[in-house]
Parts: sequence; C-alpha cells; structure tokens
Amino acid sequence: MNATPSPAASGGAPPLRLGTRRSALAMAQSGLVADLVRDVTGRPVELVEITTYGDTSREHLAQIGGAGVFVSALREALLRGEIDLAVHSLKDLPTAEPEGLALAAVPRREDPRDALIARDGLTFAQLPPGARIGTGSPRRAAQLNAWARSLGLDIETVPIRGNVGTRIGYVRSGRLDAVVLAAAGLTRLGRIGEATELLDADHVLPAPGQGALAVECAASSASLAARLAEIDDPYTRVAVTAERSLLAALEAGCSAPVGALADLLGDGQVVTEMRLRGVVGTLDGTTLVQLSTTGPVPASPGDAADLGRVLAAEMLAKGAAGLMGERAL
Ligand SMILES: NCc1[nH]cc(CCC(=O)O)c1CC(=O)O
Repeated sequence: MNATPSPAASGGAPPLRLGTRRSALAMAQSGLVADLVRDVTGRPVELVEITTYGDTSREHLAQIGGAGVFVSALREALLRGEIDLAVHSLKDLPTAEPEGLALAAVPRREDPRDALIARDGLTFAQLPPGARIGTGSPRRAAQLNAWARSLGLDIETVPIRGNVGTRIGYVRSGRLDAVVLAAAGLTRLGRIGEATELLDADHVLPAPGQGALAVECAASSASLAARLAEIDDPYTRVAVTAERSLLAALEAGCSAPVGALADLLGDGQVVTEMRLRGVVGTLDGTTLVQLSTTGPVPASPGDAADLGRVLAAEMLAKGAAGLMGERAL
C-alpha cells in the first residue's frame, strides 16, 4: 500500500492525515478508504498510526469495555486536530453519536456474514462430537450453540481474542477445531480462501454494521465532510442505520449477544424492499428471540432508524431484555 503519492500528484495541496490502528486489518481498511478519499478529493492521503488501549491490553475485550476501546483513541486524535479523518469498522462504533464528530461516509459494504475456518476443510454440520470452536463474541456463541442444538451437534464454544491472524492460528496449531470470524475482515486481508463455510444469516446473524466501514471527520470540517459524502453508499447507509438503531433501542452494548442484518431485496435490477432481522440470545443458545420485518426501502436514514426501533420494541415485548445481561468470559 502506498499511502503517500509523489509530490507531483498532490498539486501542492497538503496531505489529508488518515488515522489508523496498526493491526493488519486496520491498515488494509485504511488503505481502501485512502484510495477512495484520494479519488474524490484529489489530495494525497497519509496514514498516521495511532495506538489504542485495546491494542496493548491483554485483558479480555468484554472486560475493558468492548471494541469501543479501539475507537476512542482515534476519535480523540480527530478532536485534537492531529488527524483529518479516521476509519473504523462500523460494528466497533458505539451507537451514541459523539459530540463534535461527523460520520461523513459509509462506503459500500463487504459481505456482512460470518465465516467458519475449521480444520480439514470441515463445515459446521461436519464438526465431530466435542468440537471446540473459538469466538470471543457472545453473539456468535449464542447463535452457534442454538444452531448446533437444532442439528443435534455436540460442540463447545471457547472464548478467545486476538487479531485475525492469531485467531486463525488456533486452528492451524490444532488447539481448536474451528474459529468464526467476519468474512469481510478475511476478504480485506486476502484470507477469505481459508474460510471453510460462509455462515448463512438464517443461522448466524452478523453484528450490526458488520462488513461496513465508517469514515469520521471533525464536524467542523464541513468542506471535507461534503467531499467524503461522495464515497457514501446510500443503500449501505440505510441498512446499517436500521441495524444500529435496533441495537441502540435494545439498549445493548457492543458486547451483548445481539445480531442484526438489513438486506435489500429486489428483482435483480431494482431494489424494492428492505428486510431487517434481529436476534438476541443466551450464550448457551437455549433461548433466542429472533424477529424479522420487511417493508419499502427507507427513504432516509431517519426512516431506517424508525424501522430498527419498531423491530427492537417487538423483540423487547418477546423478552429480549432478559437475555442481554450476559458477558463472554
Ligand atoms: N471484532 C473485531 C472486528 N471488527 C471488525 C472486524 C471485521 C471487519 C468487519 O466486520 O467489518 C473484526 C474482526 C472479526 O470480527 O472477525
């Protein structure tokens, strides 16, 4: 990735500073966005590495406040004016809109599904009795356990953390039979070929916003925000807005066992409807509240947020609140 084009390409304009974490995934995502930003602004983009508490701590993610810890250091750098823009995995962004920052763009989303990487090319249904599957996500544990029960499979979910390479390493070393990771992250790292199954959302709903990126800038950078709006994908924007509104209305944190996916349905040419599905469950998968609603594609993010709130209210009426207290340990 060449983050700093030749001076000739800059036309003299100062480079935009794009803050990024140093992990391979963060660098890949930042590189993708840097290319898009260069195209729409005509300015060079330089990557600025920011270290976050989540990168240095060995504690379990759920105990240090969830994935939001990755986000705050980048946001502070934006607010201090040390960087001009920041790229986050949208699923790691807390749902509360921060003061002074703008979610300037949500580019077109990658595959939102989770992927299984199992030993010996196995699919989920082929896992042997007693198989150990690593995931640090209560959402994945709840749905994998529920799915296993419905198939009559005997599996055990094992809490793990670490970056994508570390987690795949648990399978390669034989310590675990399988791990579950976001397909989007694998694709961006060039490792999607290692997936042994893409998990159908009918069995495992992804995290709200999974597969999408968030491009943030200071709210005061109005002209930059206007340029960044050109890399916003309106369909991705309404879909993830509905998913995140559902999450917010459930008053669940990012480490709660909540899955949500909005898909756009159509006849191949024209998008006609949006379906929003949501799930909450206990970690052992014995109880899931899973609901779906389908309607016209929301005309605005505000309408999409309404849809999320409506589905959340239905889930709460079916007992969702009682299932969200759990943490992965
Ligand atoms: N939890 C960390 C995280 N945040 C975003 C991604 C993947 C990229 C994405 O979902 O957009 C991952 C890794 C994973 O869940 O496997």
